[in-house]
Amino acid sequence: MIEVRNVTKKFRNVTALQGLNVSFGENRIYGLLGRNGAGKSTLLNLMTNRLVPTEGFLYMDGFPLTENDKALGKIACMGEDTLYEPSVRLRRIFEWTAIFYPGFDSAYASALAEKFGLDVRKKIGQLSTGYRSIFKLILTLASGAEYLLFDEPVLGLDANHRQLFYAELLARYSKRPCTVILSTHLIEEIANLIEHVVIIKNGRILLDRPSEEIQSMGFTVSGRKEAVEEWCAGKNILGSQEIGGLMLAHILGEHSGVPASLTVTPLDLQQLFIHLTNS
Ligand SMILES: Nc1ncnc2c1ncn2[C@@H]1O[C@H](COP(=O)(O)OP(=O)(O)OP(=O)(O)O)[C@@H](O)[C@H]1O
Repeated sequence: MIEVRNVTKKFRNVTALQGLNVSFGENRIYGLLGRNGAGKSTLLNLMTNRLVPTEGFLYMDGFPLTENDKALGKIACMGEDTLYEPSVRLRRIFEWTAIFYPGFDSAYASALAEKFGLDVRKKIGQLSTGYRSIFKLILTLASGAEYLLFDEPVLGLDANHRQLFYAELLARYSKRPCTVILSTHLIEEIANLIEHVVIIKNGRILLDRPSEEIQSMGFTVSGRKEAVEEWCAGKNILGSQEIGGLMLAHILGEHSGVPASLTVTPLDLQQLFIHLTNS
């Protein structure tokens, strides 16, 4: 388990994280969500020792994470920045990664590269934005690490490659359970994948709950516009959408007494996120 205890991170006059307390348990898929500048990358960089906290501590299994090579070897993080010289060939980076992560699975990395159509003979500087992301997510997936951290994993990926990534991530997770932290703005795409949701707002934890609890925080009703409007009057409505004569309304609270003419579906995570972070 990775524990973040009372962590504050300041950059000169910017406080990126403020007194943060959050834990990431074993063998779960987390969604780390927040608006631009909320502090997600800062948190991931603290967990990988790329940054040091201004105040507070981070622990893995009860031991401090700072300068703890054994613990850091259990975490692989796909960050936003590329750490390599543009002239280095991808297959060479696979070899280097295998030195830092003894569990790195070269055969699996090659198989993933083939599935994504990535030519490992290429130099990193020759890759498009999307293939740069693909390369970094392959390194993370194949690292053999126990904690896989993804910061904007699908940046620049087309819809086909995004779908392939989610499928490969689930395959990796079910074959060899690990802790996955997915930080992304594409909430709808990961909503069915994540088991636990952590939302950061202005450097503080706003929500930290299992996905099934979030679903029970509310619900969505849909049906004829007039019928939805009539039934929703006076209820705590997060938001609504209209298509032709039909309406969809996202509501906080328990669903009881919904007429048979309306359809009830689980609460939409993205709608909840927009509502909670919209001020
Ligand atoms: N190296 C740095 N120097 C100064 N300020 C920084 C630095 N890194 C982050 N910040 C600031 O800290 C805050 C949190 O940034 P962070 O990158 O963690 O947000 P984020 O949630 O990952 O955002 P995004 O979704 O836009 O990537 C922002 O105000 C950002 O400008």
